[in-house]
Amino acid sequence: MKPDVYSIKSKLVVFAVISTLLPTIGLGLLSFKQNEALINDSVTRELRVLIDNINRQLNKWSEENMLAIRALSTSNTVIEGLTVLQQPGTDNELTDTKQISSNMVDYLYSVQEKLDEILELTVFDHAGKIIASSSNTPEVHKVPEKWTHALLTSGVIAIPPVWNNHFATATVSITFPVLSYDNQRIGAIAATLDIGTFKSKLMEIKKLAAGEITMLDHKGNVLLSSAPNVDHQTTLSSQQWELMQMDEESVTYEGLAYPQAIGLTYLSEAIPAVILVEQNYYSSIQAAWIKLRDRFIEFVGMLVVIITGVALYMGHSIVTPLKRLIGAARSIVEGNLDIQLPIRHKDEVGQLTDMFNHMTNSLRSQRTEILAANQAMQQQNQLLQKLSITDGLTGLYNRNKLNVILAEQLARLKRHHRLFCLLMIDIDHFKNINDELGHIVGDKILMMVATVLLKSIRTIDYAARYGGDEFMIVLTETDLHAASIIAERIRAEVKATCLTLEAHPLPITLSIGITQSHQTDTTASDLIARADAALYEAKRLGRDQVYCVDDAA
Ligand SMILES: Nc1nc2c(ncn2[C@@H]2O[C@H](COP(=O)(O)OP(=O)(O)OP(=O)(O)O)[C@@H](O)[C@H]2O)c(=O)[nH]1
Repeated sequence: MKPDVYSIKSKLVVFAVISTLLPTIGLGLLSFKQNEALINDSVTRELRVLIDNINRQLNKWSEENMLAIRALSTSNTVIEGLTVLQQPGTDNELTDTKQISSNMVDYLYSVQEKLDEILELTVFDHAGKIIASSSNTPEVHKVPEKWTHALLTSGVIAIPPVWNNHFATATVSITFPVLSYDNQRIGAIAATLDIGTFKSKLMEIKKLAAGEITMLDHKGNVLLSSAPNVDHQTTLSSQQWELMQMDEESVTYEGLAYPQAIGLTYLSEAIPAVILVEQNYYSSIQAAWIKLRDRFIEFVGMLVVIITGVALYMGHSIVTPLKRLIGAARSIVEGNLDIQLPIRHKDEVGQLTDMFNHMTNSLRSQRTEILAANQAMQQQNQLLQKLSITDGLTGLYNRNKLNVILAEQLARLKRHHRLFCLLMIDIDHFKNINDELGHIVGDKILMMVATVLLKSIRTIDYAARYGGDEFMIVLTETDLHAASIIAERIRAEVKATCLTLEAHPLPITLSIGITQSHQTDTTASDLIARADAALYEAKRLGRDQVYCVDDAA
């Protein structure tokens, strides 16, 4: 029974948990789907912030360098040197030419030393011929044939960003025209800039928003990167190269800096390079997912705890009264009907408890009736039993019982050799008493004799009415001598207790025959026959006397 009761509780808990978990998990999955887009958007926004920062810094870096070179292009040393060198006739004055070039080289050196970003400065004449350079092996720059007005002020990128093996860094070359004092183009000045100097800026920007920044040329060669594992020798896979073309749209792919990255590319306007920003997919997208998942698990866990608590409480409120009912039913099975259960709620269990109490009350009253009937029946049975072995008039044992007693005594005699004596007693001339004084007087005499008999024997002896005016006495463990003494005492007692009628005493005498049990006796009849014979002898010898059959030997 017990497990069944507990199973109500567990079934309730299982039902509550399932009915909570299923819709919650369904809704959770739906919200995960919606959050996926939100998380991607959030990462893309962070990447865009990075790009904005880079763009700003790169523009600044570019503008500062442009300004420095433009200032150089308007310096007196450069303008005057180029003007002098291009005047007719000066070609022949070799010493002066060399001196001017030497001065210009010195000037270029001094400027280059002041500016970290500048790796090389070269001055060209209007025909593109190198006049002076800070490098012994200057790069040859392609100067545009016709300078537009915009180029005159902003310069031109003569060599786009590339990895420069000579300087072992990424470089970009910018050329500015040199104008004479009367605004004639007399040459150009080219500066090779070290893009590597921008790395410190990249590292600063990287601190603002998590992610790695890589600058690439148009062929996908790495120029500069904030990532320690990415350098100019890093080559792009075809997939990475394809993704690089997707301007301003974030994609998840096998990254440069991370095994799995979410990245965004941007074509810089300051210098013609591709800026690639990446975030670690696992630490950005996946971390957000894990955070979301942990919150979801926390929420579901809390929900399950609350629901389980409520289900347990509900189960408890059902199971507790049921257990009380089961306990009460068990007590009834064990016979205890003094049970009254309290009705705490008016719900179904309360109704059941009320009916149970009614049922117990009904059983209790039925049991009381049954017990009373049973007791009455027992008394009747005892009475019947007594009647079945008792003589109705005298209250002594009847003939049937006498037979049983004799059979038992014979059995004892056989087993334990316990001798006993049987006395057969008859009232003398009882017929005459009946005839003369009536049966009522006769009955009184029978009762008086019975009283004397009962008084005269021990508790271990038996007195019975054999029939009519005949009585029998069984004296257990008694020999003939003792029996004859007892018989004599009885005879004398009865005679002394004679009835007195109308002041005339009525003498009552008894004749008593005695016999002792023999080892050879097998039935009560054997004994009775001998006692009867002894009684006959007492009668024959004149009545009012005791006669013993002494044939034991
Ligand atoms: N009042 C009364 N008489 C009974 C009862 N049972 C038997 N009797 C009478 O008892 C008498 C027995 O007489 P018997 O034993 O035959 O003869 P008796 O007169 O006693 O003569 P002896 O035995 O030879 O001395 C009969 O008259 C019966 O009717 C009884 O219950 N009440």
